[in-house]
Amino acid sequence: MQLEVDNVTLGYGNEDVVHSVSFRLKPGELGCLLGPSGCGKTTLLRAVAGFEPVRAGAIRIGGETVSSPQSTLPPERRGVGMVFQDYALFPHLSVRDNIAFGLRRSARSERAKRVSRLLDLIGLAGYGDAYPHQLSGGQQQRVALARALAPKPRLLLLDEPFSGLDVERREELAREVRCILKEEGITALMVTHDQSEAFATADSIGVMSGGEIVQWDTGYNLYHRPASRFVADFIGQGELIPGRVNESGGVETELGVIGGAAPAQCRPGCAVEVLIRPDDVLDCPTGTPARVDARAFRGADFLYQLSLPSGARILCLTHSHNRYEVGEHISVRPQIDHVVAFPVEPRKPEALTR
Ligand SMILES: Nc1ncnc2c1ncn2[C@@H]1O[C@H](COP(=O)(O)OP(=O)(O)OP(=O)(O)O)[C@@H](O)[C@H]1O
Repeated sequence: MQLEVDNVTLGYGNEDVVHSVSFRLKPGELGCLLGPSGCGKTTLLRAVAGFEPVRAGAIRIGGETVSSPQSTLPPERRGVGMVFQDYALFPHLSVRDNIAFGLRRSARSERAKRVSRLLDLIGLAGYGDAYPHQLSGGQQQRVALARALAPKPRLLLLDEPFSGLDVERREELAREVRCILKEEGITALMVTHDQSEAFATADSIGVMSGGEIVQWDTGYNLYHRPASRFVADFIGQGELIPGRVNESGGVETELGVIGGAAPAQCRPGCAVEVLIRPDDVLDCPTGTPARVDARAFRGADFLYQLSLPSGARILCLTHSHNRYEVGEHISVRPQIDHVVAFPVEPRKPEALTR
């Protein structure tokens, strides 16, 4: 079902913590609210669930207004499923009975069919009789997901669903959860502060800061086309280096001319900052000289921190065969498919260009 969050403001006591937020999820779309701690993600999710009233705007599920300043439909009447960080499975019930919990009103044969389908879907077909304590954290979280999906909710809400798990398992489970939700054709909204989880799970991601959604976009666009310095900094790694717009609309930087990069509002001569991602920089025999300040081995590749002759810093991701020592001087050149630049003057607006 479609979810519409329309100009919603809410908060606690005298303070608003979510300000005029709007977004929409189409039926079957997986959305994610991503942002630093305290930016209001959970508060907004709780409003969609029906635990917090809104002060302005409206929330609609499948076209039905479930929250407005005049009324708040209680959580149990919204047809919304929820999955939380701490699984909250019933320890005294088997996996099968945990999943069947929300199906008490269905006929027995229907219930057995649905539970069996969900056990298959979460890859735990042989585990119906097991108890939660006999399962790993990832398996328990999959059972919690199946339990929430069992009554076919109109919308599924997930609050930091992977944060209780090992880092290595999180992204894998995030991908699995995405497949399960797509298979069930369910609309879902997830909250996380971990961008790799958001990228692995969501179709669209809302980056939040200070109670606002500062960009609602695909993970790809957030990385390659950040709309503000905040998003450029928050998503992925990278450094801003100074540049100046030339007569042909390219940007001259210490790394060379970067074509077609100038923000629309910048005239030739205008000072800008260009976002340089680690994968935008190639090490090569000729190019701009750079000193290796630090090196991190990451298995398949090295991440180098480099300084340019001006003192500007950049990151460079290379194949792990390209091993340089700290203090060594190398040469680099840019290879940028998606150029992101921000005008230095005037300070506002923070919009970007490509
Ligand atoms: N029950 C509450 N009463 C008063 N203030 C609250 C309450 N819950 C949250 N807040 C405040 O509202 C703001 C947003 O909190 P919220 O939990 O929504 O952020 P978040 O982005 O989910 O953060 P985190 O990732 O740390 O969970 C914070 O300043 C927080 O202190």
